[in-house]
Amino acid sequence: MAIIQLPKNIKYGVATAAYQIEGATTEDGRGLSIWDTFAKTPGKVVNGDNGDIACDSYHRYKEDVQLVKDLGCDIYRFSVSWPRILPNGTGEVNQKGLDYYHRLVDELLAQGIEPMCTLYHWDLPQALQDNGGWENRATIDAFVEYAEIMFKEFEGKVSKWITINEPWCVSFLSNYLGVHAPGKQSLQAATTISHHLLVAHGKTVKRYRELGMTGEIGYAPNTTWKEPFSNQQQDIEACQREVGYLIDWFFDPVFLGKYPAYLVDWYKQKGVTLNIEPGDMEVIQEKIDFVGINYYNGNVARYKEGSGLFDCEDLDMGYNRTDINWPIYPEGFYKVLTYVHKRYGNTPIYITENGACYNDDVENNQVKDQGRIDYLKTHLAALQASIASGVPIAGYICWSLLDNYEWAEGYTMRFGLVHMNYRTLERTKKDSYYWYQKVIQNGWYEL
Ligand SMILES: CCOCCOc1ccc(-c2cn(C[C@@H]3NC[C@@H](O)[C@H]3O)nn2)cc1
Repeated sequence: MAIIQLPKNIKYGVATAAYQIEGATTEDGRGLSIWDTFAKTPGKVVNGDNGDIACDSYHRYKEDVQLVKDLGCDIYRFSVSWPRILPNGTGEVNQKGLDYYHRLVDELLAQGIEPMCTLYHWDLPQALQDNGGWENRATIDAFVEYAEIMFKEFEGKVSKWITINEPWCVSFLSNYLGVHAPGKQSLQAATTISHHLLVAHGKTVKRYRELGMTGEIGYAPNTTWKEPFSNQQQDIEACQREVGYLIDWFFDPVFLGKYPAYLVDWYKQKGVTLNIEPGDMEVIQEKIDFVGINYYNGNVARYKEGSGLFDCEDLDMGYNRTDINWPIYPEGFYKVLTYVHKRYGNTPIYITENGACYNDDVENNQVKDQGRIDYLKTHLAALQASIASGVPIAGYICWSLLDNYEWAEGYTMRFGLVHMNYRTLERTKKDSYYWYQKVIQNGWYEL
């Protein structure tokens, strides 16, 4: 049996997001978000589930912080609900919204846990969506206005900021594939939004520097890996397009100052125009202190004309799958991390999301989620291998602390280290919670 020894200096954490755990969607002045609207649109979310109650963490945050503390985490990654702070997206600030996040952050600090705050985790104020949302360049400055309020309010308390979580999900998953809010299906809209998100990210980083803030700031793209089925050039190029869809498109502008030409051309062939305004590419390239990487799955793939957006099809290699039917592919995690390191250099990397969906239930006050433990074992081993090959990993943050609202899957899909009984709101630590607790404590585990 192999022993996986992780470096003593990496930080460990767990992650959540506002709309997925808070509930209290109409409490203390919170405005509507696009997910409140999307969730209540028939047919968009499994069982018509919404975030009105979720895990009720708005009221139970102390209990949840205690769960983070008991795990032994260094970091707790959470997100702020923009419509709690600015119910109309801009303008008048909702003090009760700020007060909630002060209560949460103060509790974390009192427990010796470092807050990592995500400013945008998909809950755009509906008022901004009514004016075109991220398709409208005005939303860029609305985001910077919101971010500046948070920076000034929490300077000295929060020292790790993430501008935008998973810009691919916000742009392409939500506006081309239509799977997430607002559910548009336009490649032009999605590409325009992807650019506006990167400009918003860069302008926010620039503002953070101008304000003389003392912490660190980055963003958290989601990633995947497609391993070519053969050495044929068409398979290699098809897989590169799929990897570049999530990685190159969102990393090249930040780290290299330009979009990947092969994708610009590919989108142009699909009728897409990329409207870049003077100064956009310069501001996107504002230097960041760390990059967050979210990884869940990857696959082996090959060229197939007409298959998807990039003439590329996944192959069923017989890999085990989690309960959300995603293939378990830890090799892809290693490939992503070494690819990012080789292509973009030595910016410190936090794994800001990695985890697995297993829908095990409580039996005799225990949740036997061996599948999740096995997933974490193989992916932390891939992480350790990437560190051994020189990838600058600063921390590992597991998705998620709690079972929660898994977007279009509603409450049917569970990613938590802690089980949620959505009827009673009772939390139950799963076997994986105790396993991760020991890894954090010891720094090693048996594979
Ligand atoms: C019908 C076609 O479908 C194409 C792919 O459709 C999806 C759906 C969902 C995802 C997805 C979900 N997650 C987990 C979240 N990350 C952030 C945090 O909030 C977690 O809840 N990551 N990626 C990707 C792709």
